[in-house]
Amino acid sequence: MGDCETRQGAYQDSLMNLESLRKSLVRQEDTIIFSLIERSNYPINSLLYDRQSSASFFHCFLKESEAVHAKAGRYTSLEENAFFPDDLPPPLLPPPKQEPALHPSGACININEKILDLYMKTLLPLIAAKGDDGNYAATAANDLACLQALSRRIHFGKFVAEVKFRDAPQDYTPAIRAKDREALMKLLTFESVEEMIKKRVEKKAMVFGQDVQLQENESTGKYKVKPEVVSQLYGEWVMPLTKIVQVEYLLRRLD
Ligand SMILES: C=C(O[C@@H]1C=C(C(=O)O)C=C[C@H]1O)C(=O)O
Repeated sequence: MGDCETRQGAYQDSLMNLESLRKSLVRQEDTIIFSLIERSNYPINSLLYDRQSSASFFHCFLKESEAVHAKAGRYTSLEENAFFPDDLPPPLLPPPKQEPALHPSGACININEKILDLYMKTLLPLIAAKGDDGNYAATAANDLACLQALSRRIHFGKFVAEVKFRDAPQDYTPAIRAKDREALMKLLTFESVEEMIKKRVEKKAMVFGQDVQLQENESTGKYKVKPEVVSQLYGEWVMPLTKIVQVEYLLRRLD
C-alpha cells in the first residue's frame, strides 16, 4: 500500500454530502480568484521559470516549500496533493484522528503535473502582463498560492465523486464495472450547476477585482483580472479537470 493510501481524511463523515461539498467549492472560488488577483500584480517574470541546469528556480521553490509543508503535516490530509509527492519528509506533528473519507485507491489520484503545465502555459499569460520587474520572491510565493488553491479545488472532485457514488451506487456500479468513462462522465455532470458557477465566478471577479471608491457610481470599470478570463478558466479547465478526477476516482471505487 503506497503512502497516499494510508492518509487520513480531514473530512468528517457529517460533511460528506453534496450540499456541504458544494458550499466548500463556492468558498474555494474566493481563494482562487484572490490568488489570481494577487499574481496579476506582477508581470510574467519568466527568469523564474527558465531552466538553469536541470530545474528552474520556481521548480526548486515549489519543491522546497512542499517539504516544509509536509513537515507540518499538510499532505497527511486527503484534501491536499503535492506537486512533487516523491521523497517528501515525514510530518513532525501527529495527523488528525479521523476516519478516511475516501476509498484508498482513489485517494492516490494526483493530476498536479497537468495542472502545473496548464498554469504555466495557458493561465499565466492570460493573467500576467509581459515583462520582468525583478520581484521574483513575491511572484513565486503568489504562484505557489494559485497552484495550491487550484490543485485543492480540482482534487476535491474525489470527495464529490465519493458522495455521488454513496447517494446512488445502483446508478454508478454498472458503469464502473464496464469501465465506461463516458457513462460516468454523463452521470456525474450537472450542466445547470456548471453554468451557474461560470456566471458566479465572473461576477465575483468583478466584485473582488475593482478598486473600491468611497463615492457611489464611481466605478472605473477596470478589473484586476479580466472577469471573462476567470469564467473561461472555470469552464475550460477547472471544472473539466475536476470531472476527470471524479471519473478516475469512480473507476477505482470498487477495487
Ligand atoms: C463538482 C460537481 O460535479 C460536476 C463538476 C462541477 C464542478 O467542477 O464545479 C460542477 C457540476 C458537475 O457537473 C458537482 O456536481 O458539484
